[in-house]
Amino acid sequence: MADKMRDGLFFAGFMCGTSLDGVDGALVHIYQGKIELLAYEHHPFSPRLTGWIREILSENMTGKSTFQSLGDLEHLLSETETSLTSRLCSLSSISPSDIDGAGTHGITAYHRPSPHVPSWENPENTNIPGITIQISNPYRLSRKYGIPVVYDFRRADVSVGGEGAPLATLFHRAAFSDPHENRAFLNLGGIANLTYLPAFSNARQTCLSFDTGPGNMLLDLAMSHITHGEETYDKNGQRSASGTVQKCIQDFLLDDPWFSKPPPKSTGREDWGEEKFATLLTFLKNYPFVQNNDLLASLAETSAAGVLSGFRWLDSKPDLLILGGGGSYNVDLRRRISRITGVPTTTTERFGWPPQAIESMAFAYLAALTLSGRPASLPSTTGCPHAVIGGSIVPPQNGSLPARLREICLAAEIHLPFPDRATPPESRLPGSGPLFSEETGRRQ
Ligand SMILES: Nc1ncnc2c1ncn2[C@@H]1O[C@H](COP(=O)(O)OP(=O)(O)OP(=O)(O)O)[C@@H](O)[C@H]1O
Ligand SMILES: CC(=O)N[C@H]1[C@@H]2OC[C@@H](O2)[C@@H](O)[C@@H]1O[C@H](C)C(=O)O
Repeated sequence: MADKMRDGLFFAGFMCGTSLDGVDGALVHIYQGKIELLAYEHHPFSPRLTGWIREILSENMTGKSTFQSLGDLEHLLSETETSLTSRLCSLSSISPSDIDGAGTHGITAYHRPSPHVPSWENPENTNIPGITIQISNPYRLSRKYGIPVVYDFRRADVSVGGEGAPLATLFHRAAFSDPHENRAFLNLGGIANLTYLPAFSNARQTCLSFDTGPGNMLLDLAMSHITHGEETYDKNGQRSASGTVQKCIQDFLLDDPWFSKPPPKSTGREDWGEEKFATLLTFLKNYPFVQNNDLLASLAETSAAGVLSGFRWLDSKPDLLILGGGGSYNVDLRRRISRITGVPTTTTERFGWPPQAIESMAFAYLAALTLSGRPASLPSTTGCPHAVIGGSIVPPQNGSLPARLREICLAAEIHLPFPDRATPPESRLPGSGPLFSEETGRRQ
């Protein structure tokens, strides 16, 4: 391997998102502020497995006992991540011993970040902080490859009153910001989330991020329902493209107070999953003329309307909307978003990265941030009161822990300089302008 390459860091990242369609794994090289994707692999789940996971997560929400299933799921994820790591290494011709660390997000089993009355008997009716629970087992990965693994990324943020999501914001900023153009990044996963990326020259604007509402989640549930579980998504949006948007569905869904709530905000399966879909189906009994493809068209239009409603919180309308996540392949959804927002769209393929690789790349990057003692969330991203370092660290059991970790942290300090470090790489930042504040996300 070239010495220059070894100067950087090699990190693996894994994500199993709210679509529950499989595990995404990425191996990245971080060098002088630049992120390079060395290998990406998607390990798909069969429709049957996705169905089983959906079932145990919704049983979990209704309080049925599922500890064993959650444990089994944790095992499945760790096995998948371990074999993905070896696959990523062979795809990129990197030796596993060269990997510096990994980040694993796991599966969000429950996400209710707002304070609430606890389940136990509580005569004073006092609120306790919000909850976010990700299922993952970082130990196998750490033991097998002798690397530090970062996991449980969201809990630290929620513990201090943040939303715990979105977290990928700083990665979006590092990867997609431009010196001159105001951009926004839109992740179209099960849930959609938006990151505003002001041009570096717009000193007063904030790198804001929040969830905009459903992305593919309702669409996927509708497809499973329509096809009796045979198909889990509307491939390329072919079916929704031939449907007619029904006002009754739009009114029913867009009436949700979610859409007028200002950021910070995050959402999930709890709000846009099985329960919401069942309520919609009951409501549609009054509208027997609604065809299956009309339902899909209306759900795609709702996701696009959610994005538009998020635009009102941005400092200015972006010049370009960069799409990531599996929904980027949904041509109909993409067309609806461009039309409703009036902003041209592109996908991360323009940057050479598959749209579904972005979140796994982000968790590789966030692991490097955590190991270098740097925050991943800011008041402008999750509403946390101050910048928060997220993630728990599983140290490798190879006896060389302190020295190796220190080495990684030092390297990360040197090689993650943009755009909020003191010496931005010239290729990314023009001149030596003011820097972003890690406390607020604003330029200072
Ligand atoms: N060719 C395609 N056409 C239409 N939709 C697609 C296509 N490929 C993937 N998708 C959609 O993308 C989804 C998966 O996207 P992705 O992996 O980005 O979501 P996720 O990471 O699970 O969710 P989240 O970002 O909310 O955590 C699928 O469930 C499907 O709805
Ligand atoms: C609680 C949770 O898992 N949220 C996910 C989900 O999937 C998309 C959206 O909702 C986003 O807020 C978040 O994931 C991305 C990776 C994030 O934190 O940036």
